[in-house]
Amino acid sequence: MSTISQGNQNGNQESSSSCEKLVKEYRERVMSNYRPMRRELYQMNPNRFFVPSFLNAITENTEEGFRNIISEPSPGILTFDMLQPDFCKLLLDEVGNIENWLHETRFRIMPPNTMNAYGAVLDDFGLETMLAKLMEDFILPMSTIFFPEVGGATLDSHHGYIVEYGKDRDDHLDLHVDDSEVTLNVCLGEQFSGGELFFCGVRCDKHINVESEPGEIVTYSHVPGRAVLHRGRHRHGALSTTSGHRVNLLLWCQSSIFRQLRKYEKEAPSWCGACRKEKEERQLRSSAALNLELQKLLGVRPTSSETDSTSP
Ligand SMILES: O=C(O)CCC(=O)C(=O)O
Ligand SMILES: [Fe+2]
Repeated sequence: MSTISQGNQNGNQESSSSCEKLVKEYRERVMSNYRPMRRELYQMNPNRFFVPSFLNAITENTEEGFRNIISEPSPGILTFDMLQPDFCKLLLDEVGNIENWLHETRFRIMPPNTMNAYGAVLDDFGLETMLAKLMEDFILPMSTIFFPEVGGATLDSHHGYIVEYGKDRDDHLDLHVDDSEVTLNVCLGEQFSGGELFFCGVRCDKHINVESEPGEIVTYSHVPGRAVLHRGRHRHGALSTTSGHRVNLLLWCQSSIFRQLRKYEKEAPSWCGACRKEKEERQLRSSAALNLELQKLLGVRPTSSETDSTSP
């Protein structure tokens, strides 16, 4: 496996206050020049944005209710129908409008992250408030239930953007982890083939390059309106979009409390597949050693397999 990197939002790398000021100025410049096309998008409107099955599960707000609408092709990869076709169309129109504006004014914008060249940061275009509501009212209830061990119950900031793949756009996305605790990835359309997401297991910083176990490798084919929710540390990438044009909405959801606590945490994280495997192996070795010790005390001759299992 080649070296895996973390995707970051541009201008957010341990940002100094002068860098923060520049980012703020940049956003103000975009927003004072850009004229939104689909103003309906800029205010949260649940009945217009989301499909009824998703809204019902949010209202019920129980694990069972969410499980009724979710498929989980591999542990921690949750997929479910989320966006109305009408909402996808509105957002695609707005993306088209952003592109036309960029073309006409030759305004240069920051790419969506350090990995994708095509797309746009929606927060920079005035959608920050709507996306904050999306996270607080519609992602937080699910991540509180499914991802509490990675700060899923304390999400308090986000990075919301669009990515675009196809001819004259990005082709694929290399294996990476996100700068998020929990990531929402929803396909908006349009017509395309390829572009499947692939996942290779959850890893902490120390184990980011540790090989996948066979059961950890899974692919998922995007369907317009359908969401994928996963931990940011779940290693993943996107295969080549072989024809057509694929546009996805991404929301990297972050928890400042979780990030602070991680700095002082001594214990190996339970959510890292490699940490879990190391712990299981340690437990196996110590129980085999104890077994051997007891057998010696009782004068029982150990079998060769029992003596082998204690060797490192
Ligand atoms: O292209 C995709 O669907 C994946 C995008 C992604 O993983 C990301 O932006 O972090
Ligand atoms: Fe990603």
